[in-house]
Amino acid sequence: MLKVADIETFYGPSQALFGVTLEVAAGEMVALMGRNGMGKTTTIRSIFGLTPASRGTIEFESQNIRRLAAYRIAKAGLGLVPEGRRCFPNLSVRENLLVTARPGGWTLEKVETLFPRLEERRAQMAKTLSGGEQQMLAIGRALMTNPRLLVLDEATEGLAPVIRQEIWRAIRLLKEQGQATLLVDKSLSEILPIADRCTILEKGCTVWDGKPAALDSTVRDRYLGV
Ligand SMILES: Nc1ncnc2c1ncn2[C@@H]1O[C@H](COP(=O)(O)OP(=O)(O)OP(=O)(O)O)[C@@H](O)[C@H]1O
Repeated sequence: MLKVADIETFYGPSQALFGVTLEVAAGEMVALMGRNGMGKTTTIRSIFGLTPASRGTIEFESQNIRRLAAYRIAKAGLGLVPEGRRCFPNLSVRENLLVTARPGGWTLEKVETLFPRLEERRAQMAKTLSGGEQQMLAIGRALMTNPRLLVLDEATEGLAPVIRQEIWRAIRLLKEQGQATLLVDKSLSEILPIADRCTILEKGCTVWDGKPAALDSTVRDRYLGV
């Protein structure tokens, strides 16, 4: 479904990615891992055309999307939940969900069933939600676009444990429903049991790719330890 091969990305003169390769097949949940600053967010920004890659290929469902504008990439069927959960602060929860809606299996009712808190707070302005509720809203909004591939960047970062559990429960449900997902998260204990595959980045390069079961302590210590 998504094939990223050998991409290189720069912020002005400074190179952040030196050869990132990763794939997500239909129905797969792939974890993009690596220590802080290794290039996970930049990889996601490159896929979505927000910080375009200068070299390499990015194909989505056999279409070359590397040079497409960000809005066309979103239209092609990719949904992003960015780091820092951006919602429209002065729109209600329901308006936030409806404004991105595109036809498909995910409807307002289904999203509100996935996150009952969003239904309870549907008339509330997004800016008055707690951080965790805003994160649920960000995920709900991405689902409302009915993406064939959903990308979550640190969806549980900095949230209270009870909210993190709610979000992981939703992510597990997405997995059961066969939603193709690319996931960045530091919580190995949550991510490893559900990921089909892991891709590890080190200094802007893909250095390891395989099934979670193959991720032994040597690989963990080398690439994921602090
Ligand atoms: N806007 C920017 N301008 C210049 N350099 C940047 C910018 N954003 C990120 N970088 C650099 O690119 C490299 C990769 O950063 P990136 O944010 O992609 O890493 P990450 O793996 O997502 O880290 P984290 O887990 O901390 O979010 C880092 O060296 C970082 O300093």
